[in-house]
Amino acid sequence: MTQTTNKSSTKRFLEFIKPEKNQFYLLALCSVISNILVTSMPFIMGVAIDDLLKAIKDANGTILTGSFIQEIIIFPVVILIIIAVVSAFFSYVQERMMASLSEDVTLRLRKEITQKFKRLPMSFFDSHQVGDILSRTTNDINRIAEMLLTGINQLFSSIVNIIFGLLMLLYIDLKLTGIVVILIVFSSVVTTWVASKNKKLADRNQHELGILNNQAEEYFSGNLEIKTFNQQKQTATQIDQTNKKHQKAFEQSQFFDFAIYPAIRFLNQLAFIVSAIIGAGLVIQGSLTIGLIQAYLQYVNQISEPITNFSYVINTIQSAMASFDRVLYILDQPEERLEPKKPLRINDSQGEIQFKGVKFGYTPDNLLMNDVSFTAKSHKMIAIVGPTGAGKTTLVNLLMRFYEINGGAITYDGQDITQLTRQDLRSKFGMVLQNTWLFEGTVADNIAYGNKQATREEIIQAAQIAQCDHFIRTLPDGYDTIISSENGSLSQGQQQLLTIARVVLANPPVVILDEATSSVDTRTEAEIQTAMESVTKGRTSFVIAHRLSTIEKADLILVMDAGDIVEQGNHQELLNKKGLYRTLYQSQFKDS
Ligand SMILES: Nc1ncnc2c1ncn2[C@@H]1O[C@H](COP(=O)(O)OP(=O)(O)OP(=O)(O)O)[C@@H](O)[C@H]1O
Repeated sequence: MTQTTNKSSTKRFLEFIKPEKNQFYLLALCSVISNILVTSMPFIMGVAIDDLLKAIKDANGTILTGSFIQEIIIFPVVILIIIAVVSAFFSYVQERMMASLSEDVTLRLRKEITQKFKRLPMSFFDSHQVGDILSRTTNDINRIAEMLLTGINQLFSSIVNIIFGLLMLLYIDLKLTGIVVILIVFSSVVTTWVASKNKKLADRNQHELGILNNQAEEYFSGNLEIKTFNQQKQTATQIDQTNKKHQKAFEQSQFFDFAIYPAIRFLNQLAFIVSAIIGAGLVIQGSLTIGLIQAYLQYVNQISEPITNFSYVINTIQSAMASFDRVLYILDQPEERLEPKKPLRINDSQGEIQFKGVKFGYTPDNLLMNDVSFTAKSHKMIAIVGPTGAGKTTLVNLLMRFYEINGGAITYDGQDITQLTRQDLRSKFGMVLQNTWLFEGTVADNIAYGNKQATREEIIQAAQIAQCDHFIRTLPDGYDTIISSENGSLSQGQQQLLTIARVVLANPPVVILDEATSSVDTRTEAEIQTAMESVTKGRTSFVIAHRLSTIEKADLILVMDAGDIVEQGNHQELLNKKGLYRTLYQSQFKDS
């Protein structure tokens, strides 16, 4: 999928976190203070050691008194304790702030995405897979949160540690630091290279393992077919080949883990070892004190770890930026046309609908409907018929304004539907499709989805009209039974009856029904039929019809083909025309 972001994602991310700018500055300040304090500790300790050694030397063989030693040691120890406490405090503040900052930013991002979903057109949901959208809204946002929580903290701390550690190294010994820096940079370059190579090998190992698992599962579940077609030998050979590939990938990956990594660990210690050896020489020569060389060695450790980890931190940030990019992809999608500034309201709804020369295509350059016109009079039943792919569902989608038309107009009670808000327009419709949607909740809540204020009596009444009261009463908790995807206790027909009850309760002026084609038992089918008849009474109804009885009853039949309405009229008129309807009637409906 192509990304639509124009500016670099890092730039957009910095713009996005602008509201938290001051917190970031404060955070950086805390990091600087805490790390400067930590950096000063080895030096103070070094000076204290040197002072103690000097005192021992000055004493020239005489025994030092306890109080004298205390005087030399106590001051630096107290200072060190204070520094440790203050630094821990700042570090704590830094962590706490980062945690709340990470929550604030991700919460804002989640809210923006939620709002965006409300404004996205139907075509977006048609052209994107649920799994992909879910992954962008969960995994990717989590990765950004993770980066904010640890990555940024590590980045701040690494930079401050490296700068101040390096300054101290340079201050203690300029020349030795030159060698140390070269060694650290060399070892971190090698480590980064090895890490990326190792990741590739680990990925390959994972990939081969995935193939092996898939094959094993496939062959296991297809055991019967494999035996039937006498393919055992070939199957075993294939598994063997995949196994060998996996073994090779595994060996290479393990070799890196067990053979190369110890060498890398040694390389990372090289700067420390070299500075210890050279430092010892300098101490013997007298150009460096013991206290300072121990401080020096601590600084070498202090900077080599963040340098080695730097590529990891940068990786975390880069991968979070890639995630942010994937989230931006959603945020940058074109939105539904804006609602009218002063929307019209239809109070006394009649439910009369007109299509006037409607043109429509799911993509503007490929029109499906070229010129669709018809009038659905108030309280009349309109049957939509046509072969598969003729555009019946599309017509319904346009009625509800799930898509914008490319020409012509659709009116509701004489008003162009684009002059109403989508919410107002959709409140005039009730829909019963074949693919029912029930949510996890009680049966009563599911029925009351379109009318949350409904009383229990009203819910029961709607269920009675929709022919589902009797089976609801046989459920373990009646109307309070929780419907969940796991219990799967409701048959497809029962689910459809529930959605009819939902429409009855919502009491809209227009209903859209998709007659069942799926196989439900005869009794349920009869119940659905009765329920559908009740729900169409006193309302304008559009029925995607599959039964002759419905079609014959309809006041207007719209015969669709290749997106357009090719014939319209009532049953008898259309039969007389001897066109597509008659052909459909003879081939499909007659037997139903
Ligand atoms: N969301 C969509 N995006 C792009 N094309 C679509 C979309 N939905 C339907 N189409 C196409 O539009 C045409 C009409 O489809 P539609 O679903 O309206 O037909 P239908 O008469 O309801 O078919 P069926 O009886 O099989 O349900 C078909 O060619 C279909 O491939």
